[in-house]
Formats: sequence, structure tokens, C-alpha cells
Amino acid sequence: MTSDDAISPNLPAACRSGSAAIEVINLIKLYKTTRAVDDVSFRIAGGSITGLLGGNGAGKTTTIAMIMGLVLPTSGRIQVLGCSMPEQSAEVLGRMNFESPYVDMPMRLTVRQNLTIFGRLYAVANLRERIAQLAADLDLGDFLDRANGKLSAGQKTRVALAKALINQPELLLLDEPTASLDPDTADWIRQHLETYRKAHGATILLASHNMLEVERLCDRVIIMKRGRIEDDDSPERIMARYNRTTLEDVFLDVARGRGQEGLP
Ligand SMILES: Nc1ncnc2c1ncn2[C@@H]1O[C@H](COP(=O)(O)OP(=O)(O)OP(=O)(O)O)[C@@H](O)[C@H]1O
Repeated sequence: MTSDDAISPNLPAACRSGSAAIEVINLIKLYKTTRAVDDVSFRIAGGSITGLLGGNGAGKTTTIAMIMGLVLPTSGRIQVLGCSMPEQSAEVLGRMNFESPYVDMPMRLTVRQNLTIFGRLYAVANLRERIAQLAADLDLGDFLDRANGKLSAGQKTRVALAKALINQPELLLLDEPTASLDPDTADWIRQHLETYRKAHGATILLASHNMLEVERLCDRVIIMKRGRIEDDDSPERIMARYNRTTLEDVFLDVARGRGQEGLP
């Protein structure tokens, strides 16, 4: 990293071009006495897929929510697509999007109405065609005119992903994108994400408890534990460091406090 790439202490009013897709520095989030995120720093290159791993309560969702501008950090700095968050969020929110199975869309509205509202919020051009395209890509046709509240968990996850892709984001933040999906649908969603990343040169940051998903999709893995970064590297190098052949075993080692073995 050159000094020019690093976040400048006096950011100019305009967002910076040529920056990392995401840069967080010394990020801290306190909820009363809970250190949900405890001095986290990382930098994510454009066009990459990074997995955020960690046990329940490790701080993944809070980190993603702060990057999205939904939760204010207690301290630290966040830069997204060259824009300082949350100060310059108005300039960058249209270029990013997020998906979480834990954030419900209005239940009484149909899938089409929901996607139309979100599409308008993002000022999507040719919205009708965009929704038709997403319905075809994500196989929503059978329930496009059904109320969101009457969908199965897996169908809701697909709709949430369609909502996340409505504005063709450069940066996609995903919180457990295949939660509640059967293995076949989950695999198909992963393929869709890979295709989307390649077609748009998009950057994806995803929190997941599915280690096979992370091994398959991610160029890089950031492992969090109790709000801190425990490890940060490619899946292959992390597995080698722990002398393991699967990320699942690495996850268990980290969760149970077993140290790294194998390579230095
Ligand atoms: N709104 C909140 N108020 C108080 N504490 C919170 C709040 N949100 C999260 N926390 C706490 O912050 C810590 C980190 O939570 P977070 O949801 O970020 O973890 P996570 O890694 O996403 O966990 P999971 O895998 O269970 O989704 C936890 O101890 C949690 O209880």
C-alpha cells in the first residue's frame, strides 16, 4: 500500500478514484459494555470475493452494517469505493447494495411491488425490464405476484438477493446469502454470484457459516473472533497454516482456541 492509497486524514469533499473497494481502519463498535467490533482493519481490492467468518457474535454483521452505513461506528474510519462512510454515503449508496435474510421486506406487498419500490429508490433505468431479468435469473417467476409474507424462507432469500442486485451494484455485501436454501438452490445462487462478479467486475464481501461456500467462492478469508480479526489470508494459505484440509476444521480450531500448526 502506498501512502497515497491510505485514507488521508483530511478527505477531500469528492470521493477518491482508484481506491480499494473497502478500507476500514481501527474500526470499533461498542454496545454498552460489549465490544462487538474491536479495532478491526482491512482493505479489500476491487473485483474480489472475501469471506467474513466467525462464530455467533463474532462481529460479522456489525462490521457489514457499519460498512453499509446502517450502524455508526464508535470510532475508526471506513472508506467505500473511495467515499468516506457515513459522511459521503449519499454519493456511494447507489453503487452498493446488501442482502441479509434477517432484514425483512414489507410482507403485504408482492415481490414485484417490493422490487419496484427498491428499484425506484435506486433510480434504476428500465425498471420493468430489470425486474423481468432478475425474475428470470433467480427463478422468481412463480411467485412474482405473491405477497412477500407468503413465501418460504428459501424463496424470500432469492427475493432478497434480487433486491440486492436491482441496481447492479459495484459492491455487494451479503450476510449469509444462502441461509435457508436447499443444497441445489444454494449451489445455483453461488454460481449466480460468481457469474455476476465476473460480468460486472463487482466486489463481494460475504459473511457465512457455510465453509464449503467460502472455500468455493472466496479469494480471501477474514476470520473474526470476539470482535477481532483472528486471521486474514487466502483459504489455501489459512488451511496450510493450521495444517488442515478444510476451512471447517480451521473454523473449529479457531473456535476452540487451538493454535496454528504447520507452516509459519
Ligand atoms: N443492537 C445491538 N445491541 C446490543 N448488542 C448487540 C447489537 N447487535 C449486536 N450486538 C452484540 O454484538 C456482538 C456481535 O454481534 P454480531 O451480530 O455482529 O455477530 P455475528 O458475527 O454477525 O454473529 P452471528 O453469526 O450470530 O450472526 C454480539 O455480542 C451481539 O450480542
